[in-house]
Amino acid sequence: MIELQDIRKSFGDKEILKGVSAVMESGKVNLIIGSSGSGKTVMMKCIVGLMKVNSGRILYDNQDFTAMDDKAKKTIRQEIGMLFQGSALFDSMTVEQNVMFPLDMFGTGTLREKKHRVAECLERVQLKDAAKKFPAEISGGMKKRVGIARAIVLNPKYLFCDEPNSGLDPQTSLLIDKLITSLTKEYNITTVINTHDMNTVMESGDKIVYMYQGVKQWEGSNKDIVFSKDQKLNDFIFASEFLREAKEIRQLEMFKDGKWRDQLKKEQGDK
Ligand SMILES: Nc1ncnc2c1ncn2[C@@H]1O[C@H](COP(=O)(O)OP(=O)(O)OP(=O)(O)O)[C@@H](O)[C@H]1O
Repeated sequence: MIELQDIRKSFGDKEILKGVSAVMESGKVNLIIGSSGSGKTVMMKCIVGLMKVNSGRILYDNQDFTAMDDKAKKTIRQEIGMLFQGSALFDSMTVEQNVMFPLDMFGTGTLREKKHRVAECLERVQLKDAAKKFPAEISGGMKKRVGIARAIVLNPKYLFCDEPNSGLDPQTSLLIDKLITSLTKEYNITTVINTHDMNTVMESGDKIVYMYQGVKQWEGSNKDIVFSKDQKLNDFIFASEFLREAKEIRQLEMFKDGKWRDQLKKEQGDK
C-alpha cells in the first residue's frame, strides 16, 4: 500500500500538486487519470522519488519515504518495478538480455539462477519463443510484454506503469491490461498506472484517482463511475455522445440487475 498525505509540488510560483491525499491499495490496479497537464506525471514522479515534494508525506507500507535517507530510499527503489512509456528497451540487447538487465544490476544469485528467473518471467508473459530476438524484430505489444517481464523480474512489491497502452491497438491494449491485472493480483503488487485509456479505466479500474488541475477531484472504482454525479469527471470520461448513451444503458442494466442499490448508497457519499 502506498499512502499520499497532502502532497504539494511547485515549480517556481506555479503549484502543480495542491495537497493531494490518496491511498494506492495493494493487490489492486490503481489508476491515475485526468486531462493533459492535470499533474499525473508529476505525481507519479514524486511517488517514485524522481521529484521531491515541497510538503506532505508518501508512505510505502507505513514507512515514510519522504523522510528516508538515501540508503533507505534505495531499498524501497529495489522493490519498485517500472514500465515506461514506449517500453524503453535496449535495442542492442536481445529480449532475454533486456529482462536480465535489472538482475545484473541489483539481483543476487548465480548466473544459472538468474537465467532461470528470466525464463520464468518470459514464460509468464508468453514470450519464451522470442527470447533470442531483438526489439526491432518484435511487435509493439510484444515489446510491452518484454517491458512487463523486465519490470517484474525482481519480484517488485510496487509496480508503476506510465501510459502502458500508448501506441497499441484496442485489443492488444486489453491483453496488456489483463496481464498487468493478473500479475497484480497473483503477487499482491501495489500497481499504479498513469493512463488516458478509457478501456483501461472501464476494464481494470479497481481504484481510480481522477486529477483535475492538481487536485484529487474524485476517487472510486470503475463501477462507481457509471453512477458518479461529479460533473468534471463525467465531462472527462463520457466526452462523446456515444459514451454518454452507453453510460445510460449501463445504468439501466444495473438497475434491472438490482445492483443499483449499492451504487446509489455510494452515490450519496459522492460529490
Ligand atoms: N520539470 C518541470 N518544470 C516545470 N514545470 C513542469 C515540470 N514538469 C511538469 N511541469 C508542469 O506541470 C504541469 C503538469 O504536468 P504533468 O506532466 O504532470 O501533466 P499530465 O497530467 O501528466 O499531462 P499528460 O497527460 O499530458 O502527460 C504542466 O503544466 C507542466 O508544464
